[in-house]
Amino acid sequence: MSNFILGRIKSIYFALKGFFWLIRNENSIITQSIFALGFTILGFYLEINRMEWALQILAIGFVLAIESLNTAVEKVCDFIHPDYNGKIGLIKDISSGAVAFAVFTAILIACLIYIPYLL
Ligand SMILES: Nc1ncnc2c1ncn2[C@@H]1O[C@H](COP(=O)(O)OP(=O)(O)OP(=O)(O)O)[C@@H](O)[C@H]1O
Repeated sequence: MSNFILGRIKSIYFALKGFFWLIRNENSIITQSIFALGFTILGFYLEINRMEWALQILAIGFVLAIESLNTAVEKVCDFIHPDYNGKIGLIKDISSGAVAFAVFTAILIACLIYIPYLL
């Protein structure tokens, strides 16, 4: 049982290690985090409601999580095949496509939340 708890604590430590690495080193995560901060300030300024906060937090987390997985895919690609390769290029494009899905979703959510406040 104590091994189980120790294993879980170690997993949390490794996850936090990855979390802080992404925030310190990955430009796409830093950029998305700046957008997230901007929308958080806008949310407080326009006093969006509880449900709108929930949707906004979900959209921000969704984009950052998919962006993080995209970074992991890019790192694996660069590790297993550092040279130019058509298949690696397609894998990276598909992984970036996943980010695009998440970002389009977040843009739609932002429109649904903020357009009524602007009108
Ligand atoms: N080894 C490769 N072989 C073929 N095409 C590649 C290769 N590396 C990158 N590409 C092409 O360049 C695009 C950008 O790849 P890259 O790894 O630079 O990602 P990025 O989105 O610019 O990420 P970051 O800014 O985080 O480095 C890929 O989507 C792919 O089309």
